[in-house]
Amino acid sequence: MKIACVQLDIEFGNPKENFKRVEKKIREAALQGANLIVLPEMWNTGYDLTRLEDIADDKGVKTKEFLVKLAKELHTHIVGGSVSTKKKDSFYNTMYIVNHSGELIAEYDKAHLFKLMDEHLYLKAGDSKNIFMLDEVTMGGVICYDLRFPEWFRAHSLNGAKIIFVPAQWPSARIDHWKILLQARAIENQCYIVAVNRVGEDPNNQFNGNSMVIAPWGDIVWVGNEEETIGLVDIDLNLVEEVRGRIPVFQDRRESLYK
Ligand SMILES: NC(=O)CCC(=O)C(=O)O
Repeated sequence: MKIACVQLDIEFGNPKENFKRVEKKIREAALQGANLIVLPEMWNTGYDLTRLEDIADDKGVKTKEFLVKLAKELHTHIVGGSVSTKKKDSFYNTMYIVNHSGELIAEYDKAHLFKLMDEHLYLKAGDSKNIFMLDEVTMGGVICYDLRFPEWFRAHSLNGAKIIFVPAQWPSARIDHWKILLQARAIENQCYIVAVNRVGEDPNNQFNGNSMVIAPWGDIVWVGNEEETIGLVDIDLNLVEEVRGRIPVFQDRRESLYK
């Protein structure tokens, strides 16, 4: 499986420009041979939360149409990072996953809202896990701050996820936490972690990329620099079973002790 991590800059509060930029990158990644493309968090609007009424994607219609069209045309799966959406009367931070036939196969609303970036003031949290299948492999997807909740990752790996995607807008100020937590989540869940962060800045934060692909033993397979880049990574899913066989953490768990 050839995965492309699209690390890019996002224009604050400008969906029109961001759709253009993301389309260009998706086309580039597909040309380079990717069969699964991963985008960062909130790529349509950035964290322009005070203007969500005007700029969030109503029921995600525009994003879904966009991802479906490109996935089908380029015959590539897309883990669509996340976008700001409006559903009923609330706003969400929503991830869409579309397979290479252009079918929308999963939708996830960020479960843990990040107070330091005011998400709790503007967004509603989701209540469901995000487990899906691509090429007959079970995968999971969470969003940015969800990374700080090991229970949430465990819930996904216990449901069979062999790869967990983490789109993000994780500021440079805490980039050490990002790197360490991603590696820890891969080691403890003995799965691949594919994490895509943005670069650039918004009025409140700077972002320095460092997107990462981490193998089930904790090895860093790829790390992005601090510029826009597309990381193309071939992953070997046999490693998941190999590592789980070497140290049988999932067999050795004692669920009854953890309540
Ligand atoms: N967009 C986010 O959820 C950011 C999370 C973050 O920066 C953190 O430190 O956690």
